[in-house]
Amino acid sequence: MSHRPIPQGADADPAWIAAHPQIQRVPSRDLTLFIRRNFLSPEECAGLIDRIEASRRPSTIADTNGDTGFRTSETCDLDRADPFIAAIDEKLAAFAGIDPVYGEPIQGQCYAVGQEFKAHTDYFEPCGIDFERYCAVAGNRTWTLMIYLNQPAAGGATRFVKIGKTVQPETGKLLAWNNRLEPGKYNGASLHHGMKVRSGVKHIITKWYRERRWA
Ligand SMILES: O=C(O)CCC(=O)C(=O)O
Ligand SMILES: [Fe+2]
Repeated sequence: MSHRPIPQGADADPAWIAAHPQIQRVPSRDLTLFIRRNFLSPEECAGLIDRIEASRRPSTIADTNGDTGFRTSETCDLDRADPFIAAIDEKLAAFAGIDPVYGEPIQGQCYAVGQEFKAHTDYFEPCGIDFERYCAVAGNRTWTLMIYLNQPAAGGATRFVKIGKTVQPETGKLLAWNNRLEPGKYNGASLHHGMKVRSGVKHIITKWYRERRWA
């Protein structure tokens, strides 16, 4: 990616990410959010879509609120034992400057027409009923990296509702944001909505890093 030595911390340094070529930082006082177009090639995106199609299942959410329409996409974990997946995982870790041991497995998601993921934060609510179950070992989520693998014919944007920013899906485009303000303090301004696909399908991958080692 560059000649700079890659940091291997538990937390990303926004200055490290900001220095990448072709990086855009969304102007906001409240959220650290970066966009990098063409982070993955169309071939890499196609390889990921094939693997997601091979193993997707209905998505689940933590702290279920009784709204069965809250997250209607389909999900799968992508296995690092697959060298193709391991290479993508290394590329994501190098971008973030985070040691891969802090990362959850890459998750693939697929949305059909009418499917969405309503406004939510990626960190787990420290007072939520599912906090212990999801965070006892590795701690909470720190950074989110998300990549659009294709561009649906209509819909499927990601709206950061608190900062008034909507990002349109584009093949290979990466989003990266910090879910925390500082250790132990989570940023409500990271609230985001994976909006309904209106035509076509939408494929993405998400990569979440944790406060402590994942495995
Ligand atoms: O599909 C999107 O645009 C957002 C996905 C998302 O927020 C998530 O998987 O946590
Ligand atoms: Fe999310």
